[in-house]
Amino acid sequence: MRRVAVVGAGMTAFGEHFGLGIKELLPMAVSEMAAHVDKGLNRDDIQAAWFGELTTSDGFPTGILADTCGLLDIPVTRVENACATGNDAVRNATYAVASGAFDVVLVVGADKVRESSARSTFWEWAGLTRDMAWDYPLGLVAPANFALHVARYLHESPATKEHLAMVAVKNHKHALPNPKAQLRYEITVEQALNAPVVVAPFNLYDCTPQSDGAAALLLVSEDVVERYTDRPVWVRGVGLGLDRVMHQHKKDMTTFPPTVKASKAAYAMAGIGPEDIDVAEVHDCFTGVELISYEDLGFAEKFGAYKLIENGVTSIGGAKPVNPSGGLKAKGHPPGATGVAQCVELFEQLRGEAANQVDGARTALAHNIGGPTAVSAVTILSSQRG
Ligand SMILES: CC(=O)SCCNC(=O)CCNC(=O)[C@H](O)C(C)(C)COP(=O)(O)OP(=O)(O)OC[C@H]1O[C@@H](n2cnc3c(N)ncnc32)[C@H](O)[C@@H]1OP(=O)(O)O
Repeated sequence: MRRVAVVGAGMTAFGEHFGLGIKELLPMAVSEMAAHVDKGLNRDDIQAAWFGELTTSDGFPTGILADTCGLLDIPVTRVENACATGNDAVRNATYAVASGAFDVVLVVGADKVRESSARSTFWEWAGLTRDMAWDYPLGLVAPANFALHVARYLHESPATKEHLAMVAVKNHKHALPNPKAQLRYEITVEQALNAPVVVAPFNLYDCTPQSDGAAALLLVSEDVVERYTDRPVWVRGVGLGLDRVMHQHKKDMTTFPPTVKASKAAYAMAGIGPEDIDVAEVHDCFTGVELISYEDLGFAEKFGAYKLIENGVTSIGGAKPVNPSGGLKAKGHPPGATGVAQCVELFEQLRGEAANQVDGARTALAHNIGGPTAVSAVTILSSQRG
């Protein structure tokens, strides 16, 4: 397979874009990406596109992307894989370039959660991302679903609700310098612990907000990379993992097997291990999910995640910073765009251009989980060609 590089990356701000639908957000993200291609991008060079989109009700997604971004003469594929959609779109596009089928492709992710135009966005979203026969009718909306896992995790591990609050404090702090982040203010552990309960053990600051936004990446083959930049970021590994959907069939609530499977596949493809990751964007839809994911990604031993957050290991300045963008918690979470935006952040980190720069970052990992816990996608990026 050929090597694949990211040569351009851009995104809209995440947050509430009242009055703007994906018809407006998509071209904004694609133009922002094109502006970051060092040697310029002729739009006619783009040979195919993958579009990650999950919740929007603005109409036929691939047609809207083709229409609004002038991509009418190329194949455009919609990717929908619950909240793992963004990194799964990156994975599919990577294979298409690595295989030799295309040299220059676009990956776009977008979602419009805050304002629904046509039908019930939330109902559509629920129908696409969970078991609708048992779990959802019994009340397992996303926060309740992850709360079952994290409650069990807190019961079995030394981690406490204070450690959940520390994750929220860290990610809010990280978002401060990020102009694209939705919630740019600091909070304290006390504020997090005393905030209104959403569903035990989650309070308000344990939850990602609902967000609108779009993000875009340009992927090219090693054969043409020099046309676009002299400082590419290489896609070194991609992986996808699945698990059972229904909760009564999950054997162990304190781990997410899809993340273990997806990260193993991505590490194997990259020929590296978790110890080689300098910076990561981890799917912190709820604070405890970030902690469990430290273990599933191999950053911490089983039930040892609390030590990383307690000792500042995953803060900027620590040995393995996680979510320097602010994460889903404070940067925001438009599901289809989230994984693509994680790669936008890591592209900037690996080129030394991030708003909240991790010094000397060379290799990075992006992680999504969804469905609600039945699918994960992982992407490994590096400034080193490998
Ligand atoms: C696999 C996965 O990724 S699953 C994850 C899928 N995503 C989700 O489930 C989203 C979870 N979050 C939510 O549903 C909502 O943010 C909730 C339930 C936590 C809060 O919703 P609401 O109480 O309706 O908040 P609402 O939108 O009315 O906003 C009220 C205020 O709270 C703030 N707010 C809302 N959510 C959050 C949050 N998560 N953290 C901090 N502040 C928040 C808003 O900015 C607003 O502030 P303002 O009054 O200063 O403008």
